[in-house]
Amino acid sequence: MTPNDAHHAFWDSAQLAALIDGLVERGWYVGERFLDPGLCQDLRHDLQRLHQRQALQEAAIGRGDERTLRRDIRGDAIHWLDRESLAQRRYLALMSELQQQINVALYAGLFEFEAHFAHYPPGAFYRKHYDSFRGRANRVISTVLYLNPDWPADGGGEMALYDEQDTDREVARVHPEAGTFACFLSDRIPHEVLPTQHPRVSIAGWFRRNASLGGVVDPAR
Ligand SMILES: O=C(O)CCC(=O)C(=O)O
Ligand SMILES: [Fe+2]
Repeated sequence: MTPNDAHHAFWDSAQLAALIDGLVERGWYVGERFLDPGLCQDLRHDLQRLHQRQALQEAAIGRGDERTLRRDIRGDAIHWLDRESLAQRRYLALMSELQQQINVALYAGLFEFEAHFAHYPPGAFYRKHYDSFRGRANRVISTVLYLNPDWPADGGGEMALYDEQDTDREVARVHPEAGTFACFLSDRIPHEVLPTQHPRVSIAGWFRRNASLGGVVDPAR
């Protein structure tokens, strides 16, 4: 990280307090205008370049030997952030700062952040799911940053969040407008992406805890 990158790793303390409270009280948080519009625009351009270079891959579900493509469950195409651009490095620096703040406030023991760009073409969705399973929860907190400026009210593509206990009860519907940031407990909050009318771009990310399986450190992704 260059000193210039570090300079941007700074969160507003009121925003941060609201995020921590949301995670503690309900298991989720959504903030509009959470990230700088210039950074969101740079990240969106990064994603557009990747799309033009055909560097996005159709997203699979499951891990290891169980990975499969299931368009009937999940229709996005992804590219893992690799620090290739200044915008990516800035975003990862911000998330690293957020990780430290969450660890200080919640003793969460988060040690790593992984994230991918996601592009949902028109008609795509992601059926209701959890991002990790209890007991094997190396993904602890899920994050989504939306990158779509001026998303139309009838554009679809919202993320629906459901109650931790009453998993049929929708508790939030998140409009994928640029700058909106959502986070939630990966093994507690069911969520889905409703069918989108327009190309929909975002960065999905996960703060992870180390989970060793049979003495082998569980690999990322
Ligand atoms: O893009 C979103 O709103 C959520 C994506 C998601 O649930 C995931 O990638 O696991
Ligand atoms: Fe998810």
